[in-house]
Amino acid sequence: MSGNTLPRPSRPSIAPPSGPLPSLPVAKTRNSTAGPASRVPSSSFLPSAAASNRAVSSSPAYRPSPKHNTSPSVPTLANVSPAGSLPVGKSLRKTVSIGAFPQPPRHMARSNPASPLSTSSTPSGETVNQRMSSAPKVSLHSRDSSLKKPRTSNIGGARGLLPKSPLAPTSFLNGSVDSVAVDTSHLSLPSPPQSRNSSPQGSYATSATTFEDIDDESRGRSETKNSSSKDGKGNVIVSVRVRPDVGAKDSKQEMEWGVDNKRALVSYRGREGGDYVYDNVFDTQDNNARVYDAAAKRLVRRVMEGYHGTVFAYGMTGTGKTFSMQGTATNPGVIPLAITDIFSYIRETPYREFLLRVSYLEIYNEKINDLLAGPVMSANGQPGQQEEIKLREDSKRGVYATPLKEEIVQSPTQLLRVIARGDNARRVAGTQFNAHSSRSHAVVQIVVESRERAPGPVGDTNHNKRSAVVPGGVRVSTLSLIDLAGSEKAADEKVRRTEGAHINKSLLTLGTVIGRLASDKEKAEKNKGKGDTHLPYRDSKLTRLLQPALSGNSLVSILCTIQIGASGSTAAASNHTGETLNTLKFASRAKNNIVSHAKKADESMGTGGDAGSRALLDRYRLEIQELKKQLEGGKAKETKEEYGDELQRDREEERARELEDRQRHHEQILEMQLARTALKERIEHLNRLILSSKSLGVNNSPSFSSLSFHRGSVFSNTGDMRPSSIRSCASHATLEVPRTSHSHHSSAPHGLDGSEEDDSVGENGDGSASQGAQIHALQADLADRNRYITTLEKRLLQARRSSHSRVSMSIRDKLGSSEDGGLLATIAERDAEISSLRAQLEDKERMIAALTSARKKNENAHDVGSDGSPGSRRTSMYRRSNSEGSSIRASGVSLVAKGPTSPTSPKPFLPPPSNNTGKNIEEMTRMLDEMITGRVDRARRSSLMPVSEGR
Ligand SMILES: Nc1ncnc2c1ncn2[C@@H]1O[C@H](COP(=O)(O)OP(=O)(O)OP(=O)(O)O)[C@@H](O)[C@H]1O
Repeated sequence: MSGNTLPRPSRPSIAPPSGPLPSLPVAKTRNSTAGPASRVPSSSFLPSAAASNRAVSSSPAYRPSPKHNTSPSVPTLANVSPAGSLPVGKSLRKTVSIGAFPQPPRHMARSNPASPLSTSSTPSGETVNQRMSSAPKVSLHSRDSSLKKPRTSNIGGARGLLPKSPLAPTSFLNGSVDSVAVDTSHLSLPSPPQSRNSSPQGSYATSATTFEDIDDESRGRSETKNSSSKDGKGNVIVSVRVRPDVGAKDSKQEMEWGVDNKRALVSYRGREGGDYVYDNVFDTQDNNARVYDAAAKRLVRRVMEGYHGTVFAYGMTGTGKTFSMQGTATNPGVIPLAITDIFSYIRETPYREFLLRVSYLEIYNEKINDLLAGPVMSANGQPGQQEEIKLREDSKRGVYATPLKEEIVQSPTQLLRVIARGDNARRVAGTQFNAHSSRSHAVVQIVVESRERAPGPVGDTNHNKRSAVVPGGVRVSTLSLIDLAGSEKAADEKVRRTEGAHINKSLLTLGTVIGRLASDKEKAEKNKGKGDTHLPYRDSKLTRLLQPALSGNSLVSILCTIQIGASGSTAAASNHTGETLNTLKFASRAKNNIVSHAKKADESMGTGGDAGSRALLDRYRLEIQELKKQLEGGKAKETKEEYGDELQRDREEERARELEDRQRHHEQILEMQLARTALKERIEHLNRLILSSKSLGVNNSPSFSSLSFHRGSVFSNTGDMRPSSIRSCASHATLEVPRTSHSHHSSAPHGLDGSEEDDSVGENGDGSASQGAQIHALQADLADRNRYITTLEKRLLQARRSSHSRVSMSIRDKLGSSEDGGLLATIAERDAEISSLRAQLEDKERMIAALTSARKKNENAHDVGSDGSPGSRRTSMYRRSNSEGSSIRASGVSLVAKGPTSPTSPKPFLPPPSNNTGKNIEEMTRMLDEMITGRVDRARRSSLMPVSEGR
């Protein structure tokens, strides 16, 4: 079995012995197993987190009746919930809620409250002297038989157990100087006549020690030998507790011992005998509550007030160290009673706020283990190695272990549960002397942080205390509760021997350090200013950890446990006696040598002061302030952000609107482009139509048109007037047909002389028919173009309206109202143009009408002149035509006749040569075409203008 896998047998409930006690080794109900051992909480007062269920099932839960006043507010198994609810490894970052603390008895004074454990009762509810209930009957018998003094019992409680006599040793730490002494009995075993009052080494009697502010009266036993209270600085309590040993009642060894708890005296009448006086001596009938009240209660209170305090149990294996520190369900030990007291104190101190954190470590084989860290798993899921914990030292914290898990606790139950969890992890094994022996030194550290808060308004019970914290400093103090492993003789097993060697070595170092403290003091006196004398604190982890306490920074209470008498064999008896004497000597040295100058811890401000930066209350306060700032900042930011959001929303909406507008514009542009394309196509189509029309009779293309025109030119031969080209009705401009000079036909150089035209007309001999055809074609062309113009107008109007309505809407905001005027002006301009176009159209229609009537007249003249020369008819026609032409000109259309200038001359009567006529018509057509195209383009551009501007 390796040293690291010690068996941890279960530890069933240890009820106070009710029958004859067995001889040593005490038949503890704990089982020793070969595997890793753990203390089973069912036996301990401290409930195990992990095994609380087992505890409940294996032993009756401890449910104190209301009359059970030993520890009325101590949580029990019944009210300690399984630790499963507390996630391992997670610290609660909350301050202590005062309301959650157990209520102490009402009669307790705040400054020096009586212990809530001052009375005791059985679980059945009967209030009795707990000493009676826990002490073995045989002891009582022994006591009675030896002392023959009646025991006067103060049913009131443990305080009644304190001596009444002024000489009676009163624990000044308890402060119960007004205690009523009721029990004057003490165990006084006959001693040999030669026994001395002091040991050969001198007196081991200890003196009472005092805290700085303890009144003189409480230094009850300071008159005893080697009083260290003379210097007024001793803050060390040394107590000795005798474990009952039922099996040794009649042994010779027992007869050699005398235990006087009244005088706090242990006397030995054997070899090296003497009287050993301490601050407290607890006999076999004293229960844990009494031990706590006398040895630790006051210290715990002082810790709450700001002192550092250390309580440790020292003694041979199996003498009751764990029993005293942890206790049982029915007999809670120092640790649970201290926890109860801590929370009672907090509840009684409304003008301060507290924060508690707890750590739990063990020193096993000179290695420090964190008992709260839980099992460590390696990457492959196998149990891994805990990070090595080292001891460090700094000026503010002294010596401390790191990294060590600390848990913040808010209630006694929670604190007990944390400690129970640590207990389960502690190394325990069965030994020759103790079936459930602690194989390590266990250190519970409770760090108490406190800070003053402002008193609430008078009568205001609901005053919010949390908001009334005085901006003062935080005080940090530490309570260390240490259960040492017991010194022991060599064990049979190798592992036990190794453990024992480490245990003994560290205890030896402890003894050495304490032994040297006296000489250290003397040397220090002698060598003032010459530097410190060396103390071997570093020789063991235990002494290193205890260094602050041993060197005077802490209040100290040492509980030494002994067992007098031996169970059975003489060897065992002599062994026990030797060990017991060693323990007594250790206790005396500790009492004489340890000097405590413990002072109240300074209140730290922020990171300064005694507590330094480790004060969580400070850190939390700063954190709270920081969070509040952030909250307020967040609120302001939220407001800003809200405003910003609104702006952002507006901007986004605007952007969306713009995007929408753009899309709409884009659509409009597309529409317009489509419209344009459609218009272009239409124009092309119409142009094609026009070309087709030309080819049918207007143009003089060499093919059909020229032929037809030639045919048409026959009318010149018939003297018919040559019609001016009236091509296209889409022209907006004044139709002024320019005089064209023989552009197409070099074969017609005469221009207006019309010789060739005459020829051509003459050739065809069908000038009127040709003219009619031309006019007809022109009319058709004109009608076509009229339709086209109308369509264009409509389209343009439509496009302009839609463009105007859409674009003006979208760009109104952007361009401002001044643009409206521009648009309106543009629209008015377009309207004017359209009107002009209409007017021109009307002119053209009139021109066509004039041409038509001229043709008719011409035809009539031709008919009239059938008996005359056609030329005369032609002439008259021409003249009329000329006059018609004048009228047309007057009406705005400039039709310049290209015919003969002299009506008398035959030539003038001749119609213009057919070539010229075709040319003129063609030119006119082309001009009209150009004009129409130009107009259409202009109109189109102007209608599109606002869109492009809008873009
Ligand atoms: N005052 C006492 N009254 C009744 N029983 C006691 C008392 N002291 C010790 N015992 C019993 O003696 C046995 C040994 O006690 P305990 O385990 O506390 O010894 P220890 O000093 O812690 O030993 P170790 O150093 O080996 O751990 C336990 O069964 C315990 O219940």
